[in-house]
Amino acid sequence: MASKPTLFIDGEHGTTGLQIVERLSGREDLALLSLPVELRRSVPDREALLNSADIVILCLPDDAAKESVAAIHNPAVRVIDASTAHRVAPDWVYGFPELESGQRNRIANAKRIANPGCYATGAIALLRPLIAAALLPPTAALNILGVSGYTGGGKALIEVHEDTDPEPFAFYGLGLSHKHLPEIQQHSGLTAKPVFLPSVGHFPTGMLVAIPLHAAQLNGSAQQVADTLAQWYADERFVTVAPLNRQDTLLRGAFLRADTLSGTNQLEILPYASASGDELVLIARLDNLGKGASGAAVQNLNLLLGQDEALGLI
Ligand SMILES: NC(=O)C1=CN([C@@H]2O[C@H](COP(=O)(O)OP(=O)(O)OC[C@H]3O[C@@H](n4cnc5c(N)ncnc54)[C@H](OP(=O)(O)O)[C@@H]3O)[C@@H](O)[C@H]2O)C=CC1
Ligand SMILES: CC(=O)N[C@@H](CCC(=O)OP(=O)(O)O)C(=O)O
Repeated sequence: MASKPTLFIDGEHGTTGLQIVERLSGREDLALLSLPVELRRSVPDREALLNSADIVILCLPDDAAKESVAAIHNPAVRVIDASTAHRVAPDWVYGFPELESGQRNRIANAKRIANPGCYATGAIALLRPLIAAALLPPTAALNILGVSGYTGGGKALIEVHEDTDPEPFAFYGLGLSHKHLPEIQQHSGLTAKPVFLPSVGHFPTGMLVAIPLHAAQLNGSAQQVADTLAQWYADERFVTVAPLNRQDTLLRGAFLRADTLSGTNQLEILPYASASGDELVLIARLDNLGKGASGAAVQNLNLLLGQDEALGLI
């Protein structure tokens, strides 16, 4: 019997790493190579596993992810990097299978895959189809709003929210240079840098990414926007598109919760427009740790393994 493919998760004891391990529990088609928590920063132990595993998933801060990639000298090793380090690098494949036709195949055949950022996943899912269909010009000057559960800030922010005295809700990123902007621009096709305002709330997981638009910015109606998005994702199992102005998902007739997809790998697109159609808001809802991180990493892992992309994903 052929031996099982081996996987090493560098950073397996962090927020994203632990969630990937959890998603893989019960899987019998691959063998997990693991280091005890006290050796999580041991360079020689990690280097040995980085070069002996068939597939490596990096769940590390950017600098550490770059160091791990540099430490891999076995050319057979395939890497999925969950950090921001390689998301616009020309020799890495962007790990968003729903990006466009052909992307899934590029991921399946790649040696280096950059897992998308959580906010970027929502923003690109909204923008790419509209720019591809010429409904939205690539030169559009856009504003993007995001709200994330606090796990998006990793162990450090989790500690603030679970052990100290957190703020109930806060904007951040007021330097307006969030680390997801380069990948949002590159992979959606925008030539102009958007203004992106992220925020974090006192809830563990969940995310909304919202793009308000004036109809004057578009080469088409709100209904055409909704139809284009629905058509683009019609065959996708992890991305769903609601009809224009869906009401039954709004709590008490008004409130769109951020955390309804927690624990899943789903991304939901919800387009809304005013009665006149002059103003729109396009919203993506996802789990920042699901489709925004560990779910996407497992989806990409399954593509590398030639397995059903949905294996082990909720
Ligand atoms: N949380 C999220 O929603 C998302 C996170 N990501 C990305 O995934 C990556 C991991 O993030 P996250 O899981 O949230 O972070 P965490 O801080 O929760 O975990 C990071 C892990 O990496 C370990 N680590 C840190 N530095 C080193 C090093 N130099 N060598 C070895 N191990 C190290 C940490 O160990 P120690 O405990 O010693 O610090 C910890 O176990 C980041 O690049 C992040 O940006 C991507 C998408 C979403
Ligand atoms: C709430 C919070 O702090 N979120 C993180 C983004 C989480 C994420 O997606 O990080 P990666 O870019 O590594 O994928 C932030 O804004 O920096």
